[in-house]
Formats: sequence, C-alpha cells, structure tokens
Amino acid sequence: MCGIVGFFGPDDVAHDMVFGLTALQHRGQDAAGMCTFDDNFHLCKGNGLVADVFRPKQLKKLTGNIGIGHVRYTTQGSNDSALAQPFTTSYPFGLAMVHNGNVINFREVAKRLHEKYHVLPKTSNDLELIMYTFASELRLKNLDNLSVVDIFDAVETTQELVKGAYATITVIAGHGLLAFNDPHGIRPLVLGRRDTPEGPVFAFASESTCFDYLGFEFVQNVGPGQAVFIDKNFNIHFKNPYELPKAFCVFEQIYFAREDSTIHGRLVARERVRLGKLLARKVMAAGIEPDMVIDVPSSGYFAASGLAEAIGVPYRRGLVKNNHMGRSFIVSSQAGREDVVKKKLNPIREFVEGKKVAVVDDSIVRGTTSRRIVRILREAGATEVYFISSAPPIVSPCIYGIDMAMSTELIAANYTEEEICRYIEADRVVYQDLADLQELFAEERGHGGNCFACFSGQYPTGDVTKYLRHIQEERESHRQKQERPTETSVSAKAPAPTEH
Ligand SMILES: O=P(O)(O)OC[C@H]1O[C@H](OP(=O)(O)OP(=O)(O)O)[C@H](O)[C@@H]1O
Ligand SMILES: NC(=O)CC[C@H](N)C(=O)O
Ligand SMILES: [Mg+2]
Repeated sequence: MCGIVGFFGPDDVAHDMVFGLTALQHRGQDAAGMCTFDDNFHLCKGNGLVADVFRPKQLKKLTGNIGIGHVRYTTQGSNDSALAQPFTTSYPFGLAMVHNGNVINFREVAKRLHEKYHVLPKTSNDLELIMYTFASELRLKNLDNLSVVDIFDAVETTQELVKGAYATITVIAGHGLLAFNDPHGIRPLVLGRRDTPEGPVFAFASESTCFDYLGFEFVQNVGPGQAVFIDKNFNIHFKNPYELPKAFCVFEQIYFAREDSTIHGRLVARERVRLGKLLARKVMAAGIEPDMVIDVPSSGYFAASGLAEAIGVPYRRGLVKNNHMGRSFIVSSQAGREDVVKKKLNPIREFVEGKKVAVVDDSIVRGTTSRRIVRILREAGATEVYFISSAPPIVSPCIYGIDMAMSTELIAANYTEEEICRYIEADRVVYQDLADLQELFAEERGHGGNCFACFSGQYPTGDVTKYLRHIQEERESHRQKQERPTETSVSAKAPAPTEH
C-alpha cells in the first residue's frame, strides 16, 4: 500500500512533495522517491524513509514546478533500491510515473508489451508495466499535436489492458500532470488545490491528510476509472465524471489509511469508532466483562474508544508505543516484523496489573502482534486478556496491493478462532462479524461499495483464480530470497496451535 503524490504549480514543488510524502509515510517504509521536471527529469530514489532518502543536498537538485513522489511498501518485485518508484521513460515526451496498488495480470501485460511493442521492462516492479502500456498507446497518437482526448484515449486502453488495483500519477514532460485510477477505484487518490498570488498549485495524493499539512483545499476524490489531467496552462480536464467506487478497499478504512484522512466522504477515524461500537454486541454476547479497554497502538485506538463507550467500561492507554518505531505489518520479512513489534510496544504495568483487560486491535493478520501483546500484558499482571479485532478474520489473500498474497501466512485461513485463541494465549478472542462490517459499509448509505475480498474471498475484478496463483508464485520467489526462518515465524505456514 504505497503512498503517492504529484504536484504542479508556478514554483518548485520538491519541498511540498517532501511534506506530502512524510504525511504518507505510514503507507510505505521500504523506499522513497521523487522525480521533478524543468528542462530535464531530476530523479532521486532509494531504500529507506523519506527523511533518509531526501537530504538537503538531494533536494537542491530536485528543481522544477512539476513532480511526483512515492513511498513504497513492496507488493511486486524485490525490495532492491532499483525497484523504488518513480520510474521514467524518455519516449514519448518523457514520462515519469508512480503508482499504488498491484497489477494482477502482470504476466499477460509483460508478454503483450514484448510481443507487440518489443518492450523489455528493466525490473519486475509492476509500475513499469502500467507505464510502458500507457507510453505504447500514447506514442500511436499525433505527437506533434497531442490533445487531451489522445491522452485520455491512451489511459482508457491502459485501463482495459491492465487488471488489478492502481492509482497512478504521471508527469508528461512539457504537457502536464495526469492521474488515473483502475476501473474499480480500489485504492485512494484525491485532488487538491492551493491558490497563491502566482497562480494555483494542483496536487494529487493518496490521502487528504497531505492537504491539511500543506494548506490545500480538497477538490475531489479521483473516482473509479476516472482520469484527471492538469494541462500546462493549469486547466483541469476530466475523463468521466466522478462516481463513487463499488469496490474500494475496506482495509484502508480499517488499518491502512490515516485516521485524519477522509476517503470518499468517510472520515477514517469516525469509521473506526463505528467499527469499535459495532463490536459491543459480540463482546456482550461472549459474556466478557472487562475492567478496562485498552488499544494496540497505533491503529487500534479509535475502535477501542468506540467499544469502551458502547459497553460503558473505562478506556485507558495500557500499552505505550515507542514513537521511533514504524509499522510492523508492512515490514517485508517475518523476522523484521517480530523485531519491530518487540521494540514498539510496552505495557503500563500499574494500569493493567490485577485487571481483566479487553485489548482492541484493528486486525489479526499473521498473529505476530496479538501473540506478543497478550504475553506482555500477562507478564505485567493482567489477570485475564481478551483480544478483540475490529476486522473480521482475514481468510483470503489480497492481490490488490497489500502484501498478504499467501493464505499460508494468514492465521485465520488456517485455524479456527479457538485455535487462534490458544496460539496467541488469550482468554478469549472476538472478531468483528463480516455481515456486520458489510452492513456498516453498505453501499446504500451513499458512500460507495467496498472490496471485502480478504474477508470473503469474493474478488471484484472477475475470475482471479490464475492471478492468485501467479501472484503467490511471484511473492514466494522473493520471500525465499529474503526470509530468515525464526522460531516463532508464521510466514511459511501459520502457527501450530498450542495449549496453555
Ligand atoms: O497480526 P499481525 O500480522 O501482527 O498484523 C496486524 C497488526 O499489524 C498492524 O500494526 P502495525 O504495527 O503495522 O501498525 P500500527 O502502528 O498502525 O498499528 C495492525 O494494526 C495490527 O496491530
Ligand atoms: N503497495 C503498493 O502500492 C506497491 C506498488 C508496487 N506494486 C510496488 O511493489 O512497488
Ligand atoms: Mg497495529
């Protein structure tokens, strides 16, 4: 789940882009990159966080009033710095592109590019497939007199050929800034504007939180299949009117997106509180009577506060997060994830000692976090620990940009709730019901529809049987290179449940 930005205004954009990318750091920690254009492309990218990659020396070189940026969470290809985004190609015009998502028919697209256009991508990053497909279609147009219709036509063909999830931003050198979405609009993308005495600055970003930091006004979400083009005179053009998506990733609302972002009219923080309140019915039906509700920082907070309010039990922050640690789930190896979880969270003994604690997290995916948390809460003296997930059990792989492509690593795909409870050594485990989640996010409420594939196994992009296999093979080939097995690793196979 990468983060992307694109800026176009009267002055240099690199500083705004660093701000924007920093606000999106939660979407990707593997690599960061930026590309600006004045009379040439200026590209800076590498592995690490935004603050590591863009030092003042590099920023000075990123001149130009148009540019794109990326923070990467790898879902295709390796973690090698050569695969960091953006990517550029010199023909036609000079294109620089970033994307968030995952191309599922990557083998077919690569084959077509090779056979029809004799293109060989440099890396196995799926972004290259989107970029070269778009470039190959664009170069068939009248390049001496390129029109917006030509650009949108090339976008449309790209959207027909490339399947999966992709929110993209492209600099077309000398022409303008283009953003387009996959036909289902699975990933978020928003357009903002800031007026300055020198003229407007337009920006695209994965999440609206970027605009709050930078004093931009939110203009609109980029809808499913929609394309938006800002031309060199700062006129704005739309391919298709905005429509609500029918398959927006619900896991963005549950975990990925930042709480202060509003996506398709839904404030993420509010949705998480609602998810927490919704859990009350199940918690009460389970006969659980906690003395206090605590959250797993960071993403469990709003659901925990919602549940506490709904069941009338005090909420306390019972676990402290080391603010210098990032997210654990998006680390690419199991050893790395375990290391982050260990360093990240510490219980406040005096709050939890002698208490029956309901600990709320947004999700249990591989069980890395929950297992550790239950253990440290018990060590801190909690008498009972109930682990409560605001997401339903994750039983199916994601092929749209979350790196959980193999069902073998999803604990709920392999074990029953009782077995999971034993494995994480909790007294009770309570999951959100999928039906309740679907009701809460129901389309008729006027916010569009969602993709629930990781909970339901129903994929919105048609029959994906062969793509599931292709993606699994692709991920396995990279895992084998980078995984070090550890004692508690659940990545090769979900854990064998143990008694306690
Ligand atoms: O069952 P697991 O495989 O451990 O995955 C689920 C955990 O990972 C995420 O936390 P993360 O540390 O990534 O981010 P956060 O700080 O936003 O909560 C999520 O919020 C859960 O805590
Ligand atoms: N999570 C994402 O959006 C990843 C984008 C792309 N598939 C990559 O691996 O770079
Ligand atoms: Mg978490």
